Amino acid sequence: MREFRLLEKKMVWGKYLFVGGLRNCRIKCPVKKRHYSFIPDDVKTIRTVVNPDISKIRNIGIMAHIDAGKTTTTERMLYYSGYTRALGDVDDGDTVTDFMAQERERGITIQSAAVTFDWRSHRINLIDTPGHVDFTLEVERALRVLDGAVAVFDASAGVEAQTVTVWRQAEKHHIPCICFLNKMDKPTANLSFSIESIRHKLKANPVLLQIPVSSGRSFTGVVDLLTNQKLTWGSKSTRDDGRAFESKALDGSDDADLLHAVREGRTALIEQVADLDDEFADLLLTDFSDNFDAVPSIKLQEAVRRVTLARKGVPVLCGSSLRNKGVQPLLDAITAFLPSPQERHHHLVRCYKEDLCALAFKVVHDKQRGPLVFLRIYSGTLKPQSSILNLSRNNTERISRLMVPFADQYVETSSLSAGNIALTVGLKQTVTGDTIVSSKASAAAAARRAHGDDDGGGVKGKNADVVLSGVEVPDPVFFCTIEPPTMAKQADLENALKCLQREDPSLKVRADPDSGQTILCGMGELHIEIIHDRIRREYNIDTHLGPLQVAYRETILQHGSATDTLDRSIGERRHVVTVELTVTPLDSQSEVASCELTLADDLEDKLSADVRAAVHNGVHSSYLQGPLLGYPVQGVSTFIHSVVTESGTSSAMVSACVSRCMQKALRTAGGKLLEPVMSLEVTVGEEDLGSVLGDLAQRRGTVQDIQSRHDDDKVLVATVPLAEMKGYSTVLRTLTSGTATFSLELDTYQAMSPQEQSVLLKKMSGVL
Ligand SMILES: Nc1nc2c(ncn2[C@@H]2O[C@H](COP(=O)(O)OP(=O)(O)OP(=O)(O)O)[C@@H](O)[C@H]2O)c(=O)[nH]1
Repeated sequence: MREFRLLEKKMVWGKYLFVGGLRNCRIKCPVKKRHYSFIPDDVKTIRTVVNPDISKIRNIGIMAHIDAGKTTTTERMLYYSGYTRALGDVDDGDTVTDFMAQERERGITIQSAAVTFDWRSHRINLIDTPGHVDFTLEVERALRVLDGAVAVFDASAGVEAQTVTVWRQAEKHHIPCICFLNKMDKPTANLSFSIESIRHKLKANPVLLQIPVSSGRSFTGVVDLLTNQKLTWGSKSTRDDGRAFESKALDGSDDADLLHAVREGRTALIEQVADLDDEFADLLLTDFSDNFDAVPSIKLQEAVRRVTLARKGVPVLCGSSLRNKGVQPLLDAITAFLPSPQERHHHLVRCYKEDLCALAFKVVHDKQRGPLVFLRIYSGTLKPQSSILNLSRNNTERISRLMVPFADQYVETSSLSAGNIALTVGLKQTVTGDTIVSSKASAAAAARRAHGDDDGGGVKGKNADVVLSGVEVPDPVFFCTIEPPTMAKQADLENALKCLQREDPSLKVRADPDSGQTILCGMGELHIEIIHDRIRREYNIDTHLGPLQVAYRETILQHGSATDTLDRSIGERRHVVTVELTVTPLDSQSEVASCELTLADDLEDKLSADVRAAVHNGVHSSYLQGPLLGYPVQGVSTFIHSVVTESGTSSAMVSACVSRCMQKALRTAGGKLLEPVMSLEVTVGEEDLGSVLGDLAQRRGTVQDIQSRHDDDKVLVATVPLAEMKGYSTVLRTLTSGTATFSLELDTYQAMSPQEQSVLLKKMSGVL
């Protein structure tokens, strides 16, 4: 075994300050309830990190609706695999993966945390992702580099709104999933309701692998339908850590109802898997036609694995993480059914063969070490003290240190190979979504292979063909001004925002062209609140935020044409350019979210590349600021009829003239404001439904559906303009005494009525 040294002599783990290395260290400032006097030798966190065989690696994500129990489940996994000594609790604010101060205070996950641990000779790289919709990009970034996922559900609620969103994201990346029905200890937990909601709301094919033993408070374990083993956890007490459990074959002494449910469940499982997997169906018909039930469990397990990998079905397991029941079988299922990196087919990655190819999927700014970049290694090997080529930016950088992430602790290593998640120090230019390779030569070789020319001949391919696709960043919906306490702090604030932006691509910062103020744009109220708080705590700047404003969009009502000439002398040089163009509204639904640009046929040949680029620049800069209120423009197609320049005219002047002409044309075409409309889902008790509906009516909400849940709660589905939703969480809490929950997600941008638009325009111009 290789020796790995700790990165720092003095480490901060959450709010604990370890002095003198992690072995035999003293805690100087303990907070909350976990009272360690030392980190014991048997805790594996810091022991050894070795490169496991790629077939034994599982890169998985844990995803779900807020509060389903992802963090609690992750904590149990770390504990049972021996990587932590005490069970963390989100309600006590001492979990490993929620290590940011704000996460611990609020009991929610904000950033995805990567942890690495071993389970039964497998290496599991696990990412705990946030459930709140404001942090959806964190989920997207994580899913981009994962091979499999565990979707955690509250078994009393079934599929909730945000689960649908993250499930869609996982589908987009073709990620095989396992479902874990958590909270089986709740009196309202309901297995069949949850299974049905997976089938209907996620349009997935649930493959139930376990039958719970009792329900609600008397839930004690599960029967594994693959093996007919009954797994029970001894005590109902929360103090029982669940490490030990009993596993025994079902026999006649077991409860008759349970035996019946298991018999039916196993037969249904065998039939379902045979329907989904031809190989298994052939085996049944040839060797077990007399008695399907005699099929060996290993054959059934292999078939379930094939079904999972082909994404024809999703294994469903159940348990109660908080009561320490059912987590070990979930870990077994992760290793048994989810794919190793080799089983995921990345065509592009095959072109790199043994050469390094990795994707940067997350950047964390560390005050001492600078940017820490998380990489998923797809091929080749990464070593510290080595140069790499950032293919997306075409620049060379140096990795000084290489580490394995364990939440906010990092263990240094001398190499990491394909399939692993690595953390690097030293990459200063790399941002989320960049492709990292070893050299220009290896990129060229991969490009040749991508084009089917593997004979070492000339480079036919372009780098673009061998760059991994990055992460799509959604447009922010809220913005506000941010001001430092004094002008002397402006530079510090700019630096803080630059660092935070590198970490979080969904945070946008811009300067207001009129007032010069700094504008912060984010995905929701909570997102902006967290950023504000981080600037205060991590950068020591007490900023002032202006009122939260909604990010509207602009479009046009009809087509409009304009011609413009710019004639300007700068020094000795005269710049003359004349532009003629037309803007037209796009009407096809699929196109309205974007803008288009077309040049007249003859212009494509007539104009130089520089002038063409300047025209594009001018048009796109006008799309960024519409003529009505300066919001981005969408749903517009621009046609450039002519661009005539005199010799000596600079590209900047061409851009300026195009931009001015665009503004004229957009004004002629008549502007229309579009407002973000959110889809809202509120889960509320029947007694409070009336007041929630009444409040929604005042917010211009449109109720689309009211569904009844098995536990008598109602799920209200509505659309409502974002502008009406500021402070909604507080109002809902008051209306329902804190019992209702809601989720809000951008649905579409909708045209405002002429009356609403005129009120908004007056408000913005200070008339109202
Ligand atoms: N009854 C019950 N409660 C649970 C169970 N698992 C988690 N909880 C509780 O549910 C709440 C949310 O748990 P978390 O683990 O933070 O859920 P999460 O999905 O990570 O939440 P976010 O990160 O905020 O999305 C906490 O109060 C937990 O104690 C369970 O098995 N049974």
